[in-house]
Amino acid sequence: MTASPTNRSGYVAIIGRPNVGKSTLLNRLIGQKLAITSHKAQTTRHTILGIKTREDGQMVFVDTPGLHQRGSSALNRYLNRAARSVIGEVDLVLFVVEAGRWTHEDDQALTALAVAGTPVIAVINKIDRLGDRTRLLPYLEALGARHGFRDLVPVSAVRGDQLDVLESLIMAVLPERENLFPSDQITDRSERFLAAELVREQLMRRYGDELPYRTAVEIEHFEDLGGRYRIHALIWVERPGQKAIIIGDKGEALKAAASEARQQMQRMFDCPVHLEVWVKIRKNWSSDEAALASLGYREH
Ligand SMILES: Nc1nc2c(ncn2[C@@H]2O[C@H](COP(=O)(O)OP(=O)(O)OP(=O)(O)O)[C@@H](O)[C@H]2O)c(=O)[nH]1
Repeated sequence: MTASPTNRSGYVAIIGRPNVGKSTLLNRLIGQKLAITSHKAQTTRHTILGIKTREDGQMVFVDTPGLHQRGSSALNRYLNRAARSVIGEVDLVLFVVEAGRWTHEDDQALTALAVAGTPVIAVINKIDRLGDRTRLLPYLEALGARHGFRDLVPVSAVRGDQLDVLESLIMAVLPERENLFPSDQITDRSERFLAAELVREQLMRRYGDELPYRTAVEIEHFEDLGGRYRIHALIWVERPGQKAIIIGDKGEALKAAASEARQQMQRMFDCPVHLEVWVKIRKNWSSDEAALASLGYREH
């Protein structure tokens, strides 16, 4: 009698300071866009599960907001809590850093990880940016000396380099057990949630350095009209001046953002989308715990 092949499955947290490429890595590993990305730090506000099923098992990735110390508003406190709470609850942590760079924030994130005692694989991302490849070896040596990592894997999330190697190393660490989710499920989030995230992505990408952090997106209406979706989104801001900036001269700025978000939704949902976006004012939403909860920023 031949033994049946081993099935492995487990939760894998993706942890690292803001902007190292965690969301890009998740999207690439899943093979579909789930998490929004931008060049601004702290784009990720919510924890998203991304599920990848293979013949030999299942990896359930947990994309967390970056671990960071800055800021003391309720939103920042929420982001920190969300990242810290998952570390002790997963089977493996991917600690993502940027090739050639080590900052105080990387150090803080690693210190927080080490306390939990969960196995950690170091993922050295953005190797495509490293002009001189000979710099990689001393970087890996220095990183390896900082923690007892299971493995150190240089990758490029943008190009997809070395991700097959990373996947094999992840699978080897996961416990032997049945799959945690049905094999055709790729996320725990609703299409409604993903739609809000796509509008927020445009805000992050298009507007100044501060403004996007003072906004929130709510999907007021989401309707499946049989093969096409009708979606109404609200962008919450704190002041009239912010509203004027988002709408722009003759409404041009908002029109462009909504048009791009709509195209992204069509790609994600694979059907025509009719999208309407309004901007409304709600004072101090980002420092008000009750307002945060009503906009979906609560732990789950
Ligand atoms: N050159 C290069 N850029 C990358 C790579 N991976 C991610 N980036 C870029 O780095 C920036 C940040 O990527 P994200 O995936 O949003 O980073 P994050 O760690 O999720 O950021 P937070 O949401 O702030 O925690 C984006 O502009 C990405 O395009 C990579 O492998 N190579």
